[in-house]
Amino acid sequence: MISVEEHLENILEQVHPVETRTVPVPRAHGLVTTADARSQVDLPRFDNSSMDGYAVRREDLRGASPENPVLLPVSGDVAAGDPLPREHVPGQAWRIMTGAPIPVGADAVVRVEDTDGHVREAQFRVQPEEGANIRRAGEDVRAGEVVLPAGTRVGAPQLAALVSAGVEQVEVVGPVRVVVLSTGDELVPVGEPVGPGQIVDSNGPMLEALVREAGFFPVHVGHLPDDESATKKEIKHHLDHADAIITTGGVSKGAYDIVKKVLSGEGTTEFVEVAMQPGKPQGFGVLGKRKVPVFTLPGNPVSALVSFEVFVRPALERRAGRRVSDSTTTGLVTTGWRSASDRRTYTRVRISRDVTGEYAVEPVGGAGSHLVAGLAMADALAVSGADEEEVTAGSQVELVLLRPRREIDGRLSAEESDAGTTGDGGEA
Ligand SMILES: Nc1nc2c(c(=O)[nH]1)N[C@H]1C(S)=C(S)[C@@H](COP(=O)(O)OP(=O)(O)OC[C@H]3O[C@@H](n4cnc5c(N)ncnc54)[C@H](O)[C@@H]3O)O[C@H]1N2
Ligand code: MOO
Repeated sequence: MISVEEHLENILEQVHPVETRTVPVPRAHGLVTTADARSQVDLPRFDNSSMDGYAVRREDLRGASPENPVLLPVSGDVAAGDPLPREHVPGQAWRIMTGAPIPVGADAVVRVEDTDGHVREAQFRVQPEEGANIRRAGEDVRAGEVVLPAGTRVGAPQLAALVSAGVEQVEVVGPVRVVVLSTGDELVPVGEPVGPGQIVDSNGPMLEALVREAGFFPVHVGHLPDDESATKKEIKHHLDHADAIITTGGVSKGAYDIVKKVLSGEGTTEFVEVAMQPGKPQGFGVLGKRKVPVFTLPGNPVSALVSFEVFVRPALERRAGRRVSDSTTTGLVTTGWRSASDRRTYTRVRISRDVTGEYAVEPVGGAGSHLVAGLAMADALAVSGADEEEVTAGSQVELVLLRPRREIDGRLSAEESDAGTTGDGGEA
């Protein structure tokens, strides 16, 4: 058996980012840039007002105060979107809206709250500072400056910055297109009748969801019978277009473990036993001209999920040009469990809060790697070392979260407030 680290290292050494391409900015969402993007314009594009009010010349309002307001005639209105800047007339004011261009010659904006708000002649109760309530052209970014450095993953704020800066196309690491193939004669696709001895293919939809949630692109989710030539043909076909292939099933010691048979000796493929529970039988290699990473995961649903988290997710992150993160969190064990000696164990746990507000965990859903219904109860996988035979109550464990933290925290807060309500009313 090899360690989890050895297998992961072997995978990551062979996985490289997919080719770069230039795409229209909206299509870059979720992808990592490979070149600095420079602003095409000054941002803001022109001096404009940050408040609804009046554009004035500061010196025209010398001495203005609530006790001694100054009256100025209003030249007219300037709205956001007005194409041409107006000319400021000395001794007058323009009524101006947020985002509207500052009239040439005006040097401050007085908020409408500091005036009587009239449209022909307005009373001003303050003398503004020079430049008050004016957003200056280029104060955000100047034309030609880098608005987004190479190596940034494009999320919602970055999209807003790029489109505002007049950037139309960006160079990115391409989308990572993933093919998911379930194998096994016993499997029936979702929605079809399930005969005797058959089961529904749950790994397909599960892995498709994992791939999508992680920001990669499932391009084909299919099923293969236990047939050598069909399996060979299908994998060969996907090597032409996929950026990664994930198979499940057919990799242990069974007489019909076809994946192992078909891929042994292909590319760099190796089948190994990894010192982990679940997920012991693993295969990986890069295949074909395009050196496509192929992950052959064990078929048991929990084994497939754990294998995705431990090996596939970091490899796909590298493929997408992202930094590989091993960010985990910890929890306090409230109910202990036995763990596999000699193998790193990933135990499904449910999270609650201990009195200090930290995460507290207890095992949930059973330990067998076939327990797919119980898997749905788990918030996280608790990781215990190969040298630990028992995880004791009161100890801290490392957690791999299976749901976004906000979702877990939201549930915990709701449970706490429900408990509070029940507690108050309970004895009444
Ligand atoms: N003699 C041995 N037998 C087994 C060993 C071993 O070391 N010696 N290892 C066991 C372990 S651990 C695992 S994990 C499994 C892995 O087996 P395979 O990857 O070959 O997977 P299959 O045999 O095809 O399936 C295992 C199990 O999972 C169910 N399955 C498969 N695919 C799906 C799917 N897409 N959706 C839902 N369920 C699926 C399948 O019906 C089997 O019950 O091998 C052990 N055996
Ligand atoms: O190692 Mo297997 O993946 O336990 O069920």
